[in-house]
Amino acid sequence: MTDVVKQEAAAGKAAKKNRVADKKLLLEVNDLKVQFDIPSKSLWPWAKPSKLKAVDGVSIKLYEGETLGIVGESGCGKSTFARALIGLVPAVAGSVVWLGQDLTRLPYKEMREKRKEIQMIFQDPLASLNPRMTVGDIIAEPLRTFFPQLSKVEVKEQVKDMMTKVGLLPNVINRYPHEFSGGQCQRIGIARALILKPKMIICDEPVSALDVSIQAQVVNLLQSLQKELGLSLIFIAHDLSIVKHISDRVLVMYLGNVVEVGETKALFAEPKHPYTKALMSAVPIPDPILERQKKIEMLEGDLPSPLNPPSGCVFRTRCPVAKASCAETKPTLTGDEAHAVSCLLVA
Ligand SMILES: Nc1ncnc2c1ncn2[C@@H]1O[C@H](COP(=O)(O)OP(=O)(O)OP(=O)(O)O)[C@@H](O)[C@H]1O
Repeated sequence: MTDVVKQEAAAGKAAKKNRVADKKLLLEVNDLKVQFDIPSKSLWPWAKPSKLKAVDGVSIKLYEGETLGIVGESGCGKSTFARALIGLVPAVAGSVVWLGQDLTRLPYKEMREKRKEIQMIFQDPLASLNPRMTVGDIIAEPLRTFFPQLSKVEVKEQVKDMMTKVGLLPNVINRYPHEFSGGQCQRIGIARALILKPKMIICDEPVSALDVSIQAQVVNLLQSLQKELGLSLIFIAHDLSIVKHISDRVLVMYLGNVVEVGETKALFAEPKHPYTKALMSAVPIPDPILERQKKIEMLEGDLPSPLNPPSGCVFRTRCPVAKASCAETKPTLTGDEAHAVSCLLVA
């Protein structure tokens, strides 16, 4: 490498470091663990329940205005992790530090206050809305709960403003959710999530239940609202192309563990973990010739049970390059904020 190239690389690294240092850290999750008690099948009444390790030591950082995508196959713990962040399921270990305060240790009342700053959008838009309430009431409910001092007129004004922001006509305020399409219902869900002016939105597969054309509209809406309101997003999805489009950084989960995390460009250009490589190889390429030439790395077998995860590296039972040593030592995430991987065989 010539001196000029070396200097440019060093300058690039320094600029990246500064960019990270400039940003305000909103959320820092350290070694978060969530377990569910699964009743024993034994007839012995005192048999202890088994522990299902849904999230097994996940750590992330999220900065102001940033979008973190979370991917991984069904059952790897994405939704449980998201729910644990806002206390919808209790964590058995670890911390969720939101603007310097550990949410897992906050009393209920204080946690409830913090919930104003972190909102969630759910997968099934129609099922997540109360069918007996009008659109206006659904969007206004969080406002009435947290700001009971607001007058009816003030609430209605804010609701109408928010409806316009998310692309709903304010004159449908008295209609019911069943009168809307899936995409419109998701807009109602987004309006409800935004009405309290949160700093972060957790989107748990917000577009999976929608038609492809509507998916694009909802993703674009989320992106423009993010820019306008300076929101941070945690975006959970199965569709890697959507995650690639919307995320600044991507975290890959497997059986409750983080296997790789990194800036979207780096992770998609050069996935390091064998599981990420297999996931990426399944993304369709919008070019029929390249798509035909592409080699899909098939993973053998099913996701092991989180009731009895493999020893050492949890991916070793399906890993095409696993060695005997992978059964003995559990890998930890190594690398920096730009790209880190959890694999004993990746330097
Ligand atoms: N309330 C619960 N009680 C018992 N087990 C649960 C509960 N919720 C989730 N699990 C289990 O925890 C594991 C992780 O589930 P989770 O729903 O978080 O996965 P996911 O990655 O979000 O899946 P999907 O993409 O299908 O939504 C699964 O094995 C699931 O069966």
